[in-house]
Amino acid sequence: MFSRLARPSQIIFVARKHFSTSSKNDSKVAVLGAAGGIGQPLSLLLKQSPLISHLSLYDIAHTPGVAADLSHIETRPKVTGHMGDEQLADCVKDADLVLIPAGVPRKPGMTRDDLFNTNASIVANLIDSCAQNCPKAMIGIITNPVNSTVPIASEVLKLRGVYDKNRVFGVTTLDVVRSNTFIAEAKGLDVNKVFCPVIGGHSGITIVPVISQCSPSVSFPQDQRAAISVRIQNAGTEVVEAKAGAGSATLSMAYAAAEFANSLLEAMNGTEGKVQCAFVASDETDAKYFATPVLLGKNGVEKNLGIGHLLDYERKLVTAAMDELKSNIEKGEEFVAKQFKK
Ligand SMILES: NC(=O)c1ccc[n+]([C@@H]2O[C@H](COP(=O)([O-])OP(=O)(O)OC[C@H]3O[C@@H](n4cnc5c(N)ncnc54)[C@H](O)[C@@H]3O)[C@@H](O)[C@H]2O)c1
Ligand SMILES: O=C(O)C[C@H](O)C(=O)O
Repeated sequence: MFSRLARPSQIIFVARKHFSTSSKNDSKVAVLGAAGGIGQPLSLLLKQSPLISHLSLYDIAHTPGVAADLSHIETRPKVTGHMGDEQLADCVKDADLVLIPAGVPRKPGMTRDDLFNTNASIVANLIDSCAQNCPKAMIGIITNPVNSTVPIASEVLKLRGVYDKNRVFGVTTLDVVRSNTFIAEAKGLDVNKVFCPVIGGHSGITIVPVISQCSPSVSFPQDQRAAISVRIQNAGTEVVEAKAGAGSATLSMAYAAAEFANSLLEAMNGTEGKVQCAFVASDETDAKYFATPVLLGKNGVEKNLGIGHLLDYERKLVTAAMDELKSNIEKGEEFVAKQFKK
């Protein structure tokens, strides 16, 4: 079914002089963790968006400098910097979209789940402020472990009585970006025309590339299909090892998050047909959250496009993912139930 989908739109880099400042697109976008390895290049990409009127940057350190630097760029969004707990509420106040790359990244030898103890409370506290100050915002969570931080965010929003399952997204776009790149390289295709859905979760074996639904259609002998699927599953680790202790993917992640944000902002502004894979609340499997392609609209997820037809090999990958995925989700839910201050 997804093989007929067009690839989600590319980020369009638009110079100030090339778009109208009277545009009715008027979104406030907040980036939480904006001074980090992902936060800075993501904020730079967002600063080039004509859909954003206010880019609001928060971190526990260095945001004034990042904001001052970006604010000199001759593009539409006004940039404000906010630093420290007492400035968080102002940062997210009435935001339309909040993107969260705050928290620690992996070092070689670590799993994403090893980040849970540090990142769980960071995400819970940031979301608590969103619940109070921008309860209707779309929320895109980048912080790992995504399989747990999305349930954490959802449980905090539920506790505060403002949960809308269509507005909370785990950003898994990087898995699709990597799939598109690796498949295009393997087949000698124009990467701009390749779209390969990735479903499941965002860690190791929970990442399930669906090469059989790639557009354009591609075929691989089974050993090559397996090799490319495993490379996509381990691509984050490939970067962590190459960076040798200096963090995980930042530049490709910033690109992916900007791609996701741009699609969502366009959909929120009425553009039809925007599709992104994202880790969302789902009835597709017996896991409460599951990444699939979703059709985006003014209110977030307009329609979950589902898993679609899978090859036996892909079905086995889904089966292999389920235990870890469900246990990651439960761990996030239990964290909020037991440890988050009500
Ligand atoms: N979803 C994905 O596909 C994906 C891809 C890459 C990285 N990540 C994850 O994104 C996260 C950030 O990665 P990074 O490379 O940017 O890390 P980083 O260490 O370079 O930056 C993180 C930033 O978060 C800030 N921060 C820490 N605690 C905070 C708090 N309480 N409030 C606000 N900001 C806070 C830090 O000051 C820092 O500036 C990691 O958890 C990483 O695993 C996810
Ligand atoms: O691998 C990581 O730890 C970061 C991120 O989840 C990625 O896929 O690059």
